[in-house]
Amino acid sequence: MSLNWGYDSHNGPDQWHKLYPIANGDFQSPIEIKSSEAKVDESLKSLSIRYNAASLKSLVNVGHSFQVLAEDKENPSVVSQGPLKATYRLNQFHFHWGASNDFGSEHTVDGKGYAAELHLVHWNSDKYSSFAEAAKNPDGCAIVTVFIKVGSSHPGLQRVVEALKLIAAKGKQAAFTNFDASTLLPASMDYWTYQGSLTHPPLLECVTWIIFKEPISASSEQINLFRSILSSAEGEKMCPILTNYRPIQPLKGREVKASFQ
Ligand SMILES: COc1ccc(C[C@H]2SC(=S)NC2=O)c(OC)c1
Ligand SMILES: [Zn+2]
Repeated sequence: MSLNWGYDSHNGPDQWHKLYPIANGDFQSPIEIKSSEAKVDESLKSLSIRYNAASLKSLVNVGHSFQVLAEDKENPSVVSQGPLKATYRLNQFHFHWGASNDFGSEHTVDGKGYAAELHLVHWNSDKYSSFAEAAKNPDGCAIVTVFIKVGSSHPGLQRVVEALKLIAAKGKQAAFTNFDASTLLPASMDYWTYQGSLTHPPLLECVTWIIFKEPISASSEQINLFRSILSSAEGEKMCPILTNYRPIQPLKGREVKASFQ
């Protein structure tokens, strides 16, 4: 497999270990959450999420997904409290999905997969000088995760999926501002948390995962628009990104904590 990893049989999750041996590490993500085995931790604080619509700047097709990028200079968007011992700055958010609505999330709950999964990626700006530096450390990053089920159309998500036509081809970027990412969060702040990794190369084991129990709903049309972006660049044979989720990985003795009874 060359460096251009992906989600096809020749360069997908089963091949990643050849170039990224950490793929078989002890703190890999995603995992299956077994709700009955999660340890209720009364000491877990509620999460503090303060997102600023001015932080988000652009939308980019990275070839295996699309990302909404934040500019983390003045008045950043941040998450703190909960299981975190520092303030973590929003760097970007993105989604994972599958070819059909029956699966596509990365984490599963009691054997159930959702149609898609939102990852809000943050880095520990109290302790580290940059995102890349933070990603080399176990307490470097925090990914706030929201499951997406098929149902009624999501008003907040509509702005994101409508902008995808501007970045159809790999490498395309478009302005995307004044978007309040907190509109993508569920009503309940109940969450699970565990220590893990990025879910694609470089698969660094630098993530405190914070996974909301309550999913948000999106229409099948909205989720289908995820599948309209291409892994091919302009002028190449069009190749839609139909799937970009990694299968669940071994728990290897890790504990999943719950902030709720
Ligand atoms: C070099 O370190 C990196 C590289 C990429 C990301 C973003 C990944 S994480 C995920 S899941 N999907 C993404 O887009 C990092 O996030 C902490 C850290
Ligand atoms: Zn992700």
